[in-house]
Amino acid sequence: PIKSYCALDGFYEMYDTIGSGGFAKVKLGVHCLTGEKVAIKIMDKKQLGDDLPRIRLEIEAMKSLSHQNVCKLFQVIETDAKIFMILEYCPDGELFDYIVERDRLTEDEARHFFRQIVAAVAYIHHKGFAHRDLKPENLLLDDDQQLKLIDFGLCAKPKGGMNSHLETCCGSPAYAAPELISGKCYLGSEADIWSMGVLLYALLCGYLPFDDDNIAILYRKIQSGIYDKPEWLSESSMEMLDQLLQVDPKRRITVAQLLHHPWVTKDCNPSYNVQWESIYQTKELDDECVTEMAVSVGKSRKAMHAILSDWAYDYNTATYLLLWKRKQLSKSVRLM
Ligand SMILES: CN(C)C[C@H]1CC[C@H](N2C(=O)N(C)Cc3cnc4ccc(-c5cc(Cl)c(O)c(Cl)c5)nc4c32)CC1
Repeated sequence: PIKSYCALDGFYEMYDTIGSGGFAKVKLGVHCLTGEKVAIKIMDKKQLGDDLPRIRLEIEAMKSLSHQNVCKLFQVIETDAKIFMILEYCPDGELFDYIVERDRLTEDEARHFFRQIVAAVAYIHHKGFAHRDLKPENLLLDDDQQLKLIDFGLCAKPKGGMNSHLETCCGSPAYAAPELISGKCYLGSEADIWSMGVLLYALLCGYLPFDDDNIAILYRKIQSGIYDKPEWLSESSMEMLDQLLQVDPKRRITVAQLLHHPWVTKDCNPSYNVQWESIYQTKELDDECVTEMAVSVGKSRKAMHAILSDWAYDYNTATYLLLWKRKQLSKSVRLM
């Protein structure tokens, strides 16, 4: 391990940088008590400047999100100069690179990933958040082809709920919905659905449906809603894309309809509903994990249960969540 920051000493071992995004550096880390790998997002408060509120927003959003297709936040450490976010490690990197390496995916493989994207988006919408920056760079792969949605720095939790309008034009232009780039008020949920259409097109084709170096021409192409349909697309794929890439947001398919859309649920047993429900019942704590932690620090189970019920996103929260993750993977629920 390299010399880590004193704020992490004894809690995490720090290894090399695995990526950087804008004003953040992401390093590989190991949680000492469980030996589990984590991703440590490191930000310098001075460098953040007026982006600091965006990070606060990302942290608060991620604290309330626990889903198998959303990157899990385990702990937040703040010093005078730095903010550290301890995050779920995704060894196989960005979906973007996965597509580039293969040129494009088969319909079945695209469906395998798209199903998980629908699950993640349905879940965050259910929790009252719109992501507003859905793209392959913000979908990471863990070691068994499970997608994890990241980067909630642009997400919005509209005051009046998911049916109230947003104004700010944000996200990546090529994935932006027509109503968003024409400066109208828009619904975050509807804009996310459009971005999912652009994402699905990228999975199936390996390039973008609307693209141009000149931003004004790009916007005109998006607002026209006309895109190329290469010959390898099946009828059902083209129909799915058309329902997602509807210029009129009121005619666009909703996430609720997506959950049981035949293209999405193809080859699944009839009872299959896209698993948008979270497998994390973060309400009741897992007894075995609580006990293991209590024993390791010589506290009573009751005392440890009370501590963990605060969800302080401190080292205890991280240890519990990582133990629980090990248990899900039927690995030993033991601390170092
Ligand atoms: C281009 N982006 C805007 C940033 C890029 C930073 C590195 C990251 N990464 C990589 O690039 N690997 C190659 C490995 C890797 C492994 N696990 C990760 C786990 C979490 C995250 C992560 C990063 C950021 Cl900036 C977040 O806000 C959140 Cl919520 C999560 N990044 C990871 C990550 C991928 C994204």
